[in-house]
Order: sequence, then structure tokens, then C-alpha cells
Amino acid sequence: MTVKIAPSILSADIMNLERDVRAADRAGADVFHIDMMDGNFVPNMSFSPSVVEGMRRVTDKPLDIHMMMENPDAYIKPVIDAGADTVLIHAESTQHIYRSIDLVKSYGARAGVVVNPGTPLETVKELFPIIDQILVMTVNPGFGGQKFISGMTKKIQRLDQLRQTAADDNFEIEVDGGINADTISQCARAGADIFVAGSYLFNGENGLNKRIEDIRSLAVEAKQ
Ligand SMILES: O=C(CO)[C@@H](O)[C@H](O)COP(=O)(O)O
Ligand SMILES: [Fe+2]
Repeated sequence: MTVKIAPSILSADIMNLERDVRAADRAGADVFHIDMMDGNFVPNMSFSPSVVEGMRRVTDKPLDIHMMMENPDAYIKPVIDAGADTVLIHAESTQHIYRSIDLVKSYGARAGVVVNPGTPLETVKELFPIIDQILVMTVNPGFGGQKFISGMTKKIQRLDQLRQTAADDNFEIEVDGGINADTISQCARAGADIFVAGSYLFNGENGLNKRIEDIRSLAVEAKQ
């Protein structure tokens, strides 16, 4: 069973972003997770399409863009032109999520929907046949370094069950927020495939190599 580790560059050292990205790449990152925040949808601001373009120059790994913004449709083409592989859009950020997902796909990128902790899975069920990923937020979006909301494990489990009953719906389950050596196993056991980790990977004491290796083996073991 595949396990993908996705370092979130929100917790990288912004003044040494290239150094940190290259180090995470060498350490075996499977995907890079880039948070785009507009200061409206969430109470924080972060990366823009130009950062995606810069990332594309220093790594060949897939770039996942987590859009935390109002009017996400306006930024879909700019991030894909900048080199995004997957665009993840919050169900709560647009009245027409189906249209936004279609738009991502029309530009040839992979598309995913994101659900906040308070958003029921039922809200996004109709999207299952057309999406490549579902990102289950395991913290309230906006900041790195928050505590994992333990009730989300059951939500991941329910999503995995829904995925299994709809055999045609082939999407990966991703988790984001508070993922570390204490929380990754329960998410993997519940059915998650892609694990975003920011502060655990970039702010920890051991090297990135060891940290990526540690959480990967915990996830692989939990899935067996
Ligand atoms: O989308 C977000 C926060 O809103 C994340 O991607 C964070 O960057 C995760 O950071 P950690 O919880 O792993 O520190
Ligand atoms: Fe994120």
C-alpha cells in the first residue's frame, strides 16, 4: 500500500527556502505541499503562484497546492501555469465547487477537494467520481504547528469506507495538520494515503532524513 509523505513548506525557513526544499527532496519527500492563504478565507497569508514557480525550478517532485482563499477560481490557471501538479480547493471557499474542480481538470492538472474539520463528508460526495484526492483537514486551516483534532480519525475511516463501497471512485485520502510520530499511525490505519507534515519535519531536532523515514515507516506499518 502506498504511503506518500508531503512536507509542508509553510514551516520551512523562509529565508532559506531553497536549502530546505532541496534537503527535503534528498530526504525522500514524495510530494511538496504548498499552502496558499489570502488573509480572508483564513486569518493568515502565505505563498503565491511565484513561489510555485520558484519551487518548480528546484525540484522535480509533484507540487500540491492547498488553496485557502476566497475566489479560488481566479488562481487556478496561474498556479498550474507556474508548475502545480495538483490543486486542492476547499469545499467551503466557493459556491460552485464542482465547477472549480472541472476548471482544474480542464487545464490538465490533478484536482482535489478539501474539507474543514466541521464540514461533513456528505457535502463532497457528488465529487467522488471526478476528483483525484480528498484532503481531510485535521486542524482548523491557517497555521502550522497546531494540535491534531483526534475526532478526525473517525472521519477518515468513514471516508475510506465510502471509497471502498464506490469501487469506481479512485481518489487518494490526504491528511493535513498536526501530523507527527504520535498521530500518523491512527490516520494511516483509518485509510489515509498522503501525509502532510510541516512543523514536525522542519522544526524538529533530528535531521529531516530521520524524521521522514520515521513517519513513513510508522504509516507503512499501520497500514499492514
Ligand atoms: O494547511 C495547513 C495549515 O492550514 C498545513 O499544511 C500546515 O502547514 C501543516 O502544518 P503542521 O500542522 O504539520 O505543522
Ligand atoms: Fe495545508
